Amino acid sequence: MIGNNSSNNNNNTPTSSDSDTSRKIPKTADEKLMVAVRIRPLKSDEPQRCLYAINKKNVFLEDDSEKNNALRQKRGSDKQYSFDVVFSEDTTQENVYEVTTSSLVKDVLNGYNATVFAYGATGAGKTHTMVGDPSQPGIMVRALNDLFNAVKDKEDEYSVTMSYLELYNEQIRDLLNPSSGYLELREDSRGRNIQVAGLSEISTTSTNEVMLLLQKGNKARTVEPTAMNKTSSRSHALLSVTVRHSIPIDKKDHLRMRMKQGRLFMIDLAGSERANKTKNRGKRLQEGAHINRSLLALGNCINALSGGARYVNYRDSKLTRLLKEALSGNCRTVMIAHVSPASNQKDESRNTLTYADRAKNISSKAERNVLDVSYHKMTEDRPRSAEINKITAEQRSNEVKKLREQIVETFKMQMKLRRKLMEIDSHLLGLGMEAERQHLIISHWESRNNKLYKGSGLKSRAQTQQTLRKKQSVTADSFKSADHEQDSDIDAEAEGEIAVQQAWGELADIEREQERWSELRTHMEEKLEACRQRGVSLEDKLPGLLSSDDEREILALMCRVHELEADKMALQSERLVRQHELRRRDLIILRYDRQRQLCEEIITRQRLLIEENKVKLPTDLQELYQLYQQEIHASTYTDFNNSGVNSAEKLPPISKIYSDPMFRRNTSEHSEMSGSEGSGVSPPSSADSV
Ligand SMILES: Nc1ncnc2c1ncn2[C@@H]1O[C@H](COP(=O)(O)OP(=O)(O)OP(=O)(O)O)[C@@H](O)[C@H]1O
Repeated sequence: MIGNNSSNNNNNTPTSSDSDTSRKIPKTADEKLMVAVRIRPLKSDEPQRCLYAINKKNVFLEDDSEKNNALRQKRGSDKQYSFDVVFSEDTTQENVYEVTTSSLVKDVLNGYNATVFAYGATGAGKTHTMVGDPSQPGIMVRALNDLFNAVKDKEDEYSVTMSYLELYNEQIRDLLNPSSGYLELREDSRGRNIQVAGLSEISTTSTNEVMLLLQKGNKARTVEPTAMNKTSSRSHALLSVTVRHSIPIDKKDHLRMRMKQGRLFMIDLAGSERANKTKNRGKRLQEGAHINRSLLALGNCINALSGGARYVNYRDSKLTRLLKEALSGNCRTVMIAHVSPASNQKDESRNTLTYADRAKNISSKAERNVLDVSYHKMTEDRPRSAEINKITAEQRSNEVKKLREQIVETFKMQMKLRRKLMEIDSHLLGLGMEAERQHLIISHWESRNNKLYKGSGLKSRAQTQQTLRKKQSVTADSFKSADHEQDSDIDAEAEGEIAVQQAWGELADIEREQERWSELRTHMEEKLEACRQRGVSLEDKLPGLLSSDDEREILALMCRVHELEADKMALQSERLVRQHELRRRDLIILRYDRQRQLCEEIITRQRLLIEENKVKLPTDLQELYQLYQQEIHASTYTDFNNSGVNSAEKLPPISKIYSDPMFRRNTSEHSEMSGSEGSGVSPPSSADSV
């Protein structure tokens, strides 16, 4: 077992002489994720330290804010964290590799999957640990070296392939072939076997060649300076090495091979920085949002897994989809959390330690070694085929037929559930739009009543209902007062209140609906997962009954059809989401348009006042008006070209202000409203005044 009890590790780890790894693993064995913490050295320009390695398992984080707190001593343990291993700043690269990764390399050679990932804030030392430099090579280089040494002179038995990808702003790029553009993440209909379509898999067993490839890949990584780190890796980098081991089952029969496949993932995550600390602006801030989005999704998965949740959502980011196997599946996983000892990095360090502390509770299941099991099944079933041959061909074909029908049924059910999920998503998106529309109505009426509307999305359902109750009583009062005054019509204010109350009522209904549909969605997702699992176990039974390669090929084709159907459904669902997004944006544009119209009206009226009263404008305001006028001309020109409609009418250029009929209408309305005698003011030369 990797993790809290390293001695168990040795007991469970099969030796290279194991002929069938999957049989050696106890079915119930859950393996704890190993969590290590590495503290990087304090730099000369950094203020004093706040973090210490107490011993090989404990870290102490000093908290100034509580220095004078009498309770500090009592609560001292709050700031002490325990991990499987703590590396102090003087730990060598070699030592880090030996403790965290060298045993994983052995596991991979035995057909296990393993992952080691570096987590931590910007500049905390992740890239140093994972990649390092030529004088102090990191884990990636050392692991590859060890793998190659182990398979040296056994090229006929082993094949080693590697791929290196970057996840930047939720886009995947091939670091070994950066010009290939963005790549797609695919998974099979069973939600397993996550694959990156078109990613180069380079086959090599030459250490030199691989070093060159790694260097090339690292150069292609998106690296930019932030205020915290001069060469900050802006992306997550995933190096994957697959080792396939094939040996003949029977020394005399080289056509029947037993195959084992192990895969080692080595991941250098991007920094989990906070925007204000890194002084990120614009593009950098957007990157931060993406990095944080995927790290947030990773955090959510870690929370769910460490709390033993039945359902874990890996779909929120590509990072979590890629790490799904490492976190809960067939994988031995090591997390190396990186912290800086500097006191100005205390918040980041605390966050990292909390994150790592939660990760300690995560378990993965070695029994679900998919590739190894499936190879093992194929090979194991062949000896059993003698037994199978004993049952008549008819019986066997009936059994296959039955199983196939069950698989097809499960698949149909999956499709049905997926379609239902898609419908639910669509309905939820529709509800979201409808809620936004109601907020718009409310804001419209509230602004007419000179009230400032506090915006949508900020209220919880309980708050909405509270507001609704308030509105209902206000409306009742309005009615009463309207009756009291014996008005034949309800006055405008009461009318507004009714509209607002109705909108609040609608909103409350919508939120109730949203809650109900979200619950339904969770239920449907759970059902889909159960159905998937059923399909998986049925499909796993099939190879044992198939006796010929043709039959196997038919099975593979059948599964492929299922996968393609699932892909198609996923694409449809994506299209649906995009359509909704477009509609939502249309709504936003409408809203902006309304704001723009209001601004135009305000400016036009203000201009009228300025000109009527011959107000001398400060130079900077004059310049602003000029700029504004130029903008209006420019946009009028583009609008005209795009739509063929001259929108100059909407807001006349300043020099034409008084000759414009629309403006005259506004002017007279304005004058009537203010009780003056029409628009009898003689127009000054507006171009001069602005
Ligand atoms: N253990 C260490 N020993 C010596 N130097 C280190 C160590 N850890 C980090 N450094 C140095 O600190 C600097 C920042 O480290 P590094 O680039 O590895 O951080 P990072 O966590 O990968 O940051 P980012 O997320 O921004 O990429 C580098 O100059 C690196 O060489």
